[in-house]
Amino acid sequence: MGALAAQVSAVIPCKDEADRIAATVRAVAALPQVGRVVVVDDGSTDDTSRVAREAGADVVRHDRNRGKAAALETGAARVRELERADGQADAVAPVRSALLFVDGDLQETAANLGVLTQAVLDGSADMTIATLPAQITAGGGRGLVVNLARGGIQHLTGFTAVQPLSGMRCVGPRAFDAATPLARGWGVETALTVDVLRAGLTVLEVPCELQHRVSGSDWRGQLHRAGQYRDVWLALVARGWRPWHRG
Ligand SMILES: O=c1ccn([C@@H]2O[C@H](COP(=O)(O)OP(=O)(O)O[C@H]3O[C@H](CO)[C@@H](O)[C@H](O)[C@H]3O)[C@@H](O)[C@H]2O)c(=O)[nH]1
Ligand SMILES: O=C(O)[C@H](O)COP(=O)(O)O
Repeated sequence: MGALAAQVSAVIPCKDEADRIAATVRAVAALPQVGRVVVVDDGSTDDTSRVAREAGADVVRHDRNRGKAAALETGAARVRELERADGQADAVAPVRSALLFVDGDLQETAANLGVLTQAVLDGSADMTIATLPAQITAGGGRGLVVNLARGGIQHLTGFTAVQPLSGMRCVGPRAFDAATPLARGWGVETALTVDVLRAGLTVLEVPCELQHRVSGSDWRGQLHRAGQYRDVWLALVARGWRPWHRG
C-alpha cells in the first residue's frame, strides 16, 4: 500500500445491495487515496456479502439487521483491527486513517468521492460531507426529515447544513472520536454533524457528482421516511434539542 493510499479507509454499510455493491466497491477501490474498502453487510437477505467480496472488499456481516449506524461502527472497528494487524507486522505504531463513509447504492458515481478527502487530509476540515446534485430519478419526499435535521443542527450548533442527511462523509480520527458512540439508525448523520461541531472541530460541505437510489412516494418510501424522522428526532433530543420549549 502506498503512503497516499494508507490515509483513507472506506466503510460501506449495506442492506440488500447485491445489484449495486460491486460497481460501488470497484469505484471506491480505484480512488488513489483509498487503501482499504470494508463492506458491512447489515443482515442482507440477498447476495450482498458474496458480491462485495468478489468485487474485492473486506466483508463483515451482521447476522441480523442492526441499522446503518451499527454498520458504520462495525466497519470502523474492522478498519482499526486491520490497521493494528498491519502495525504489528511492520513493528510500527498503527496509523489511524480517515474514514470515508459511502452508501452502497452509488455505483460508478462513487468514483467522484475523491473530492471529500482533500480537506480532511490537508487538515483544513475534520469532517467533509458530500452535497449531491439534482438526482436523475425524482424522489417522493416533502422535505420533512431534511427540515427537521437542518433545523435541529442549526439550533444546537448554529451551522446551516445544505444536505444534513447526506451519508457520504470523510471523517478524520478526531471527528470520529468526538461522535462515538454513534447515534443509532438514521440519526447517525445528524448526530455526527452536531457532535463534531460541538467538539470545536470543522465541518465542510463539498459538492460531489453522485447519483443514488432515491426513495419514492409509495408506502415503502413513506415508511422509510417515518423511520428516518424518528431516528433524527431521537438523536436531536438526546443532544439537548427541546422543540416543545420553543416559543
Ligand atoms: O438497515 C439498514 C438500511 C440501510 N443500510 C445502508 O445504508 C445506506 C443508505 O441507505 P439508503 O436506503 O440508501 O438511504 P437513503 O434513503 O438514501 O437516505 C439518505 O438519508 C440517510 C439518513 O437518514 C443517509 O444515511 C443516506 O446517506 C441518505 O442517502 C445504503 O448503503 C444501505 O444499504 C444499512 O446498512 N442498514
Ligand atoms: O427522500 C428523501 O430526501 C429522504 O428520505 C428524506 O425525506 P423528506 O423529503 O421527508 O425530508
